[in-house]
Amino acid sequence: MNDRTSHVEDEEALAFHKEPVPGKLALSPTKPMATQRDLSLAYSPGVAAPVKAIAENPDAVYDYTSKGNMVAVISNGTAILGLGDLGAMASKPVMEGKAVLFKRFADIDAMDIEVEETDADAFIECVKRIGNTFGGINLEDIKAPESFIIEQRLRELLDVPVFHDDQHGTAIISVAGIINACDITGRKISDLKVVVNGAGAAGIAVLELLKAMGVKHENALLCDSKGVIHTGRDGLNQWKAAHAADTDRRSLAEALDGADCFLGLSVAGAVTQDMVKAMAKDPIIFAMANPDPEIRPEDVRAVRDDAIIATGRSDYPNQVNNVLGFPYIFRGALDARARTINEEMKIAAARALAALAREDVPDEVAAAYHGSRPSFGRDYIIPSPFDPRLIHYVPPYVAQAAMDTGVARKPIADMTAYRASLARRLDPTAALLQRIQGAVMGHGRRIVFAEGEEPSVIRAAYAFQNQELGKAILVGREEITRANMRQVGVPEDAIEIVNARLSDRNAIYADFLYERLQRKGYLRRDVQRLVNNDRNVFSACMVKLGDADGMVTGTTRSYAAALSDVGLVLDPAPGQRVMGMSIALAKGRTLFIADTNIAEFPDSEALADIATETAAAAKGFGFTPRVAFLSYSTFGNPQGQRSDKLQEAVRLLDERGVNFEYEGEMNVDVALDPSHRFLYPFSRLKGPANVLIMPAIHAASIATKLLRVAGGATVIGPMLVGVEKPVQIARLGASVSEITTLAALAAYDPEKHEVESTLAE
Ligand SMILES: NC(=O)C1=CN([C@@H]2O[C@H](COP(=O)(O)OP(=O)(O)OC[C@H]3O[C@@H](n4cnc5c(N)ncnc54)[C@H](OP(=O)(O)O)[C@@H]3O)[C@@H](O)[C@H]2O)C=CC1
Ligand SMILES: CC(=O)C(=O)O
Ligand SMILES: [Mg+2]
Repeated sequence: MNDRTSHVEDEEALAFHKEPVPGKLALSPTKPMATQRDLSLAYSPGVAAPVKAIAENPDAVYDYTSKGNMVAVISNGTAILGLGDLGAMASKPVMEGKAVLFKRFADIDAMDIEVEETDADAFIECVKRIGNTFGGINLEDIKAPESFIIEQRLRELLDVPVFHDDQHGTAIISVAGIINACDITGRKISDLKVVVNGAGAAGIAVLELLKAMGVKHENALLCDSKGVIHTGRDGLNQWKAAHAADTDRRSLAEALDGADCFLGLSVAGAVTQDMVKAMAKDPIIFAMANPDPEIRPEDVRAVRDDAIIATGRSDYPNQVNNVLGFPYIFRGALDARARTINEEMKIAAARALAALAREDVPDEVAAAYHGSRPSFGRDYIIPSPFDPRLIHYVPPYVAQAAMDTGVARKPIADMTAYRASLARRLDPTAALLQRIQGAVMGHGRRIVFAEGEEPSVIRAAYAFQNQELGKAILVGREEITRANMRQVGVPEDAIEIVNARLSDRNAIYADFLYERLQRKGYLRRDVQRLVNNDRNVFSACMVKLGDADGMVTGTTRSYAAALSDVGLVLDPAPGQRVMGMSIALAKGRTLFIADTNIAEFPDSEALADIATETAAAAKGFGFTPRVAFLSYSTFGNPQGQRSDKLQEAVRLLDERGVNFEYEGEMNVDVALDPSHRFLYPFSRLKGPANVLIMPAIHAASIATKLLRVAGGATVIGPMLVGVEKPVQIARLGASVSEITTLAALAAYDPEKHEVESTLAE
């Protein structure tokens, strides 16, 4: 990585943390707080009732407060990643980060607490007094040996699980990876010759768990900043001394000579290529220091093509990082209301992670692997953090181990139901976006950003390219575009810029467009002006004539204007209708809604087409479509002319013999709420609808906006469907992430994706 790239990455990371609001975390209420009555219930006088109930029975706190799903992420900043002791406040971004990961991956509410105290006793005293208010305590980035003392004492003092993530989270993931790496290289853990570099919180915990799994003391060497920890060394603390080896090896280089396995939990650059060369055949090298590893995978690869390599980073295969552990370990512990997180629970988590890596991977995982579908082997020894199965796979093992070892205060009665409830906790927005990204990554689709001079578009194009979603092309005047790139911190040569006027394709596009529009009132000079000056027209020509695979526009012009520009160049796809589809994600549901922006009052023929195209799109996103034609009436009640066209649309689909479930007309609650189904036993929908066909554009627009503004849904789109080439039109003033998502959608090919998913099944 050169300096300039890392500078830009810093800029991007700072902007990410700063905008649109500072930080990564906010709290949101789970009860309505709208009326006087709400206030009376939530606060005084109503709140007195749960107060008294908890005073009488302390366990009732789990019934009446958020304690049971709330974890505190607590640090004093003395070992922030591998950056060292930078103080409590500097650790806040990492602690906020851990807290959002708890939410994102395990739906646990977490709060960061930075304690300005480096003295172990004083720190313990502080956490002791606040600890029981949370369902669990995740200690983070506290340096050894204080971290050992702090965790041990707090485990004794508090009534909730206390878990130092850098110790046990890291140990669990490392051991899961080692189990699989041994399997692949045909080794037994009991014979493994291990070197652990870094004798701090992470290093010592990893070595202890490895020994608990069967690594022999005489086969393990632990090193710190002074080299090998051996029995002749003075001044060792008790935790290091417990692992002192009877050996004459002194340096890390000597320790690694002939070793099978290296686990780095120290600092960047601690390992050299010469050290790696001296390791045994098929060396296992986990360089886990963050943010930069002990040695980079490419440097290992240059000297050892037989190595299995893992790092703590997400931009290389085999990410051995505790993010794979803490969300799921706490999920299982909280759900079983475990008093503690014991060795059995940790080993259960490690075994579950190791087992999951051996199963076929779903689409979301392909995203982390640049679009290619990994399978168990040297570059896939551990599940990707984006594997959506982690949430329902790992916690049941942890909870079961808590129950088996008698530390569960609330045993889980029905594990099958528990597993199903865990699956519903996954954030559907993240899962869907992950799936889309997984499908487009690594295919190198060329997406033209028509408004290439706009700073937000430049940043979106850069993010699109950096995430390897495809190749971005900016349309704009070079000088202005470059100046704006400098202004937003994007390297000037990072993205291709095309100036419509100066492009060597200009004349070809003008010829093509003249041919197309000459009988529609356009003179040659009109067409030339359009190609020179209208970036939507120019970009659409690029797509039409194969110089790009898709386009994004819309941030500076109205939707209708952008659509009409594009319509000068591109036609509807053969046999298709151009329409708008929005995807709303809320409360565990994904809803495809159409037509959200083209047909004002679709007739029954149009409604049947819209249903068919939306069902196909839903399939392309990996869903089994269940289509409901929505109305104010349900199956003719109340009667009215406006429902006729919907009934006719259903009849047309009967006639066409389509291969998806559809039904209507019906109210939206009948479509979505299964409790209404007993009234309509004849309905052909086998479950709640997920494709909602609206009777008219105003209903569609009102419904999606209501969902977004009042219902808290994430709404993606409206996406343009049915154009012969992929075009996406953003809303005026769209954010960088919205534009990036639309660019990914322009690069996404649902039909191809559908085939790929089918093949993978
Ligand atoms: N991938 C993952 O999931 C995780 C990675 N880590 C990484 O592990 C590292 C250590 O974290 P943590 O244990 O919490 O920190 P600690 O402060 O508790 O321990 C750091 C250890 O690193 C040792 N060390 C420093 N420099 C060197 C060196 N050149 N060679 C050998 N050892 C050295 C220190 O030695 P001494 O005792 O002599 O001072 C100390 O033992 C960090 O880089 C962190 O990012 C941590 C947790 C999870
Ligand atoms: C990942 C982590 O917790 C660390 O590097 O400290
Ligand atoms: Mg950490």
